[in-house]
Amino acid sequence: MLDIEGLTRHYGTETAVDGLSTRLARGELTVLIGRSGAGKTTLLRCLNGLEQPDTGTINVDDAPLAATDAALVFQAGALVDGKSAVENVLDGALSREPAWRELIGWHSPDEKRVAIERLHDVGLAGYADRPVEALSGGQQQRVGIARALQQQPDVLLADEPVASLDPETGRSVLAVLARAVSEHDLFGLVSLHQPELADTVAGHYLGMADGRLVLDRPAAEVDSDDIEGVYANG
Ligand SMILES: Nc1ncnc2c1ncn2[C@@H]1O[C@H](COP(=O)(O)OP(=O)(O)OP(=O)(O)O)[C@@H](O)[C@H]1O
Repeated sequence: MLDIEGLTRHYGTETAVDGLSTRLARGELTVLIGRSGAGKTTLLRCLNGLEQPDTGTINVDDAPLAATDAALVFQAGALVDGKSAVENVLDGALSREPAWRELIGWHSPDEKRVAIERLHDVGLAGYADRPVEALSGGQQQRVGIARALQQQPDVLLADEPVASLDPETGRSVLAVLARAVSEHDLFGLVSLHQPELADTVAGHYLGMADGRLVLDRPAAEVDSDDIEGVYANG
């Protein structure tokens, strides 16, 4: 299990995350919802080490989570234009390769093979050499997921990854995320402003209001009133 215990993060007098405790299960996608400013992004950034919590612990199977074990998929892909899909995926391995290799654009054959596999995982087999700016928004998000998987994370995080996509494309990208979490047996946490797009792939829901958890339940036990209740809070 991934255990978050008493997590608190302040910004000046603002308490973005306020004593939050929960557990995530491996292999299932947890959907994080809440109004703007509820603290979702701060929680995700604490999980991948971009923010240090003021207090609290994050443990995987009783050992502290290392920042390098968590990979984040960003809202709008955050890909490097001018590079191909596979080159962007290979960027996910940078932390494991010497900097000189990136400088001269050399990657080990093993890393390349894995990168092609990751593109296959996200339904982009055959797109490896395509420049990312020539891909659709949904395809770019899939490359972002493949790049995160290339980091070989234990925790896959995504911060509003479908915010800029139409609903049908958004659903398909969330399905790719859920499948990756299940197939690689990862902890998966995705923040969303349109929770209905995840109703067929969510395993668990967390709802935040004013930095606190107001919903923490398996998806099978969550109905639309529960979801609306989260947005009524705060
Ligand atoms: N770098 C920062 N400096 C100061 N305050 C911040 C910073 N980041 C977040 N906050 C504040 O912390 C609170 C939680 O913000 P956060 O971005 O985590 O919310 P959110 O639920 O992700 O919102 P949204 O859905 O709009 O992305 C907000 O009140 C926000 O203004």
